[in-house]
Amino acid sequence: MYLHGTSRVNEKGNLEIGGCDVTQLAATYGTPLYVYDEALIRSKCRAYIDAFRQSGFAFQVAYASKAFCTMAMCKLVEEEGMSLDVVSGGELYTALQAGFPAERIHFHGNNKSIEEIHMALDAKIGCFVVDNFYELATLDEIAQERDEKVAVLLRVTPGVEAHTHEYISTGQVDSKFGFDVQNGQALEAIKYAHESKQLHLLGVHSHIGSQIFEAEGFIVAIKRLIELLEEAREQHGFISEVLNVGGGFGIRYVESDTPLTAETYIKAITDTVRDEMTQRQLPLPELWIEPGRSIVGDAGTTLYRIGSHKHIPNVRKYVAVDGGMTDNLRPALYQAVYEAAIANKMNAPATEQVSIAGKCCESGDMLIWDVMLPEADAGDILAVTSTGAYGYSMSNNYNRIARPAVVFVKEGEAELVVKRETYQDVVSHDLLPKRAQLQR
Ligand SMILES: Cc1ncc(COP(=O)(O)O)c(C=O)c1O
Ligand SMILES: N[C@@H](CCCC[NH3+])C(=O)O
Repeated sequence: MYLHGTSRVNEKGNLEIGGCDVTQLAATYGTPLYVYDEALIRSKCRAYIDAFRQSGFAFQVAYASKAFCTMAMCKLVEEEGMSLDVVSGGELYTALQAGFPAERIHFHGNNKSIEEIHMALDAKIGCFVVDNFYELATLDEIAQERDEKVAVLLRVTPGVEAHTHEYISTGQVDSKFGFDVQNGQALEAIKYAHESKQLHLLGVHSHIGSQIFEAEGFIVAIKRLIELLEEAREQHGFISEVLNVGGGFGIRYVESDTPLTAETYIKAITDTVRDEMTQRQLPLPELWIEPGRSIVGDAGTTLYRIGSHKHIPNVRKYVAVDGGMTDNLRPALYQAVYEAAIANKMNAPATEQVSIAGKCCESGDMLIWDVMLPEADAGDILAVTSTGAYGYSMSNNYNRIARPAVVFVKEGEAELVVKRETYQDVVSHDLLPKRAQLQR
């Protein structure tokens, strides 16, 4: 198993993260438990910021809060001097409750409600990333009603899709997000926003995918965005102040993954923007990015307690843990792969191949297929690494399983940042029918 950040094996042969023995964390806070290596999160934030500083560009690094959105995380992002991308009233509310500076919040989403738009305007957020013509007209109208000028970016789809080890440059883009560049809708939206008295069009945004291991997709997308900006200047006199190239930078889930460094991505992005803008005699914009997974993904480890097992001779051995698709939906949703170790037997040789099952009533509730581990006993603590992104944030109460707690660990100290849900929390929104209440 790859050990990230401050993770190490201590003298007792136990896994330690942030100077904390994880078997102690499991005993104190219970399992399943999300453990975040705070120093690693901060170093990821700083790597992007340092890379931009070296480039000479004005910039904003906006953490995509969808990857892991809690008040403690918003606070950390604020302390690191970053901006924040939210996609819903709930994420916005979390950020505001954490005291995150509203002017550094960017509001995304393909179907923002009228209530969410008012909520964001009341809070005086930095900008909206407008996704479609309906939203453009709605925002224009609401801004007029409120007699306000609203800063916007336009999300455009440049016809580039990238995932892990490949990128595809697609002719026609079939996506629910954004204004299409190739069919002219992006230019039409620029004209609308630029000419609107109520909107202040800052620039354009694109996001080409997630868990990307190559810079090439970003380079192709940026070239297309800049061609669009050249047309926008020629046809509508629009000059972009901001270029937002989204998130999607890949991380290591398993030992064989080979993500690029933040420096490599940012250098490719800044070099391309500089070259393309200069060639076209366009002024250099402020550059924004929106990393989510690459800020928190490999800083998160989930601890489970091992319970039952089932051995089917000549087929496989299932080892079950006290969580599963309720705390990590990614294997079931995307066939995502993870590594694991028995945290209290880190020095024991891995002698058996097992598959890790969750506890939900669902055959697809498998966390890992075919992993080599030391012999597992009931009560052992299983640590699954790189679960920091889209784990807690996509957790759910299937089978009325309560969501786990979250702790941040640093320099031997652990801090509870999300309490474990109780069964009472799980039923807290249920209402018994009136007749049942009368019978009580
Ligand atoms: C618009 C936008 N920005 C940023 C992100 C964050 O992506 P990632 O977590 O892959 O960095 C996403 C999610 O893919 C997104 O849709
Ligand atoms: N939730 C996805 C990524 C979605 C990115 C959001 N645009 C994942 O776990 O990989």
